[in-house]
Amino acid sequence: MAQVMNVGLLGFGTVGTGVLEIIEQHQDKLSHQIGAEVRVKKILVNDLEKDRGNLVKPEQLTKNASEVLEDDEIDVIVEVMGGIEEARNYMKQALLNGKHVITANKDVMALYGSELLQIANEKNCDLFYEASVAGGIPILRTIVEGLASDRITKMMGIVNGTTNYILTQMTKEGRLFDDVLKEAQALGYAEADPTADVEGLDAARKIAILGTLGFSMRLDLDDVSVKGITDVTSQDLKYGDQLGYTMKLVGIANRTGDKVEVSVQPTLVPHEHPLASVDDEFNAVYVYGEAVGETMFYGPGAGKLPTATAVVSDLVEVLKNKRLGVSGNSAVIPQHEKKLKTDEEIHSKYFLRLHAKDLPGTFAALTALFHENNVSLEKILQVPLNEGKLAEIILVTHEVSKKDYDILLKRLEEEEVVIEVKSSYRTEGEMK
Ligand SMILES: NC(=O)C1=CN([C@@H]2O[C@H](COP(=O)(O)OP(=O)(O)OC[C@H]3O[C@@H](n4cnc5c(N)ncnc54)[C@H](OP(=O)(O)O)[C@@H]3O)[C@@H](O)[C@H]2O)C=CC1
Ligand SMILES: N[C@@H](CC=O)C(=O)O
Ligand code: NA
Repeated sequence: MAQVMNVGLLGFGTVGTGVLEIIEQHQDKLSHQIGAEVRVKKILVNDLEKDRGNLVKPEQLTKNASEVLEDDEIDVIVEVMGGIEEARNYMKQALLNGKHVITANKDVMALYGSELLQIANEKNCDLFYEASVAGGIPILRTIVEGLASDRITKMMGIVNGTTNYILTQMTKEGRLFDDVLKEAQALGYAEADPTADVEGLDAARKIAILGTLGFSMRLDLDDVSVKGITDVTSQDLKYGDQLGYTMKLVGIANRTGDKVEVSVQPTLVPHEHPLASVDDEFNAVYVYGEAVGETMFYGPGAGKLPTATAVVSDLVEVLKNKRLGVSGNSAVIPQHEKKLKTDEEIHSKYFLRLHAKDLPGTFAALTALFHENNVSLEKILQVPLNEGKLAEIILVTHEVSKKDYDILLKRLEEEEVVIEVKSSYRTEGEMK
């Protein structure tokens, strides 16, 4: 009789149902690779009354986590329920019970990844989390294994499907933020509370994970400077486009010498940069390695089956390791001590949109201010507004330190000819 590998699922929503579907539909390939039949034995859910069609038998479902975590026949726990404390505790309990764990939960991995990975190693268990960053793109394995021989110096990622969907639909179809967000929720891309998506926190968690693995340096969520897309307006998208840029929520992790910067912000990317054409729920991670040069990994970053593919591929890895007797080595001990760049060491170009009085001398006052603050200009656009009473000025700076730029912004707000600084975005990815 064929050997059976029992899996316990924590959660049976968008990703959980996808995991079951892939296990069932690809059973033939899975059992060939693993040498055993894979069976989902128990599933933890919130609501036993929910209509789940005929996907599962009622006896597979439970509201009692111990029925999954304490079942001796279950070898692997797949955590796809989301949330932080409860999910973290269940994963911890599973590992302490000697079970391998797979998770799609970047919230937990960004905050408590090192704690859980350490327990996993101590208990000779695997803990894999490929689905937690960029959904279906196998990016974590690529960084840790595929680029193991290289020194990565820069990663730029569109790592949140919901915000990329919103920005794409606003830019290309002129749709409204709130309408597109609702659609992204209905399509299963958004988090249970989409604030984490639109405020950039979800992307920040992912860039912290990417930075930690890519630079072999333990980076925490607090190290990431974060800004989401809630203030992005259609005017910014339009003027950005006129000046040759596409707006994307970009996670940036870059390293100069032994110092790093990790941040997430709406960023204007040149139209010709490969990240500019990553649309809708698709994600992409641009990785620059000193030896390999430029690489980019592209694919669906959210949604049921793409995310579940990453989860089930982790499952194959767990079961292969188990068969080979090499489980429990998934924690990579960071090689480098954390050193973050100061604002003086972070350099970028910026897009700036402001309203100013349309008077003689306005431009002279503005250019003098830029000059005093060591900021030179690359592109300028001026549009008359209110029948010529005020001027909308849109400009792109040359590269400047974050420190000088922030001082300039403050001084612009105090400058008499300036009515209001409307928006300011980093621009990144100039093609050399
Ligand atoms: N959706 C996506 O595209 C992606 C999601 N992820 C991550 O995957 C995880 C799951 O996401 P997703 O499938 O979209 O979430 P859903 O909200 O669709 O599903 C959550 C599931 O977990 C169950 N659940 C939630 N809380 C509890 C609890 N406290 N006790 C018991 N059961 C609980 C729910 O039960 P019930 O069915 O009874 O309500 C539901 O089945 C999250 O960490 C998310 O960040 C990662 C990559 C992409
Ligand atoms: N809410 C997330 C889901 C995947 O991580 C996203 O939109 O990318
Ligand atoms: Na992934």
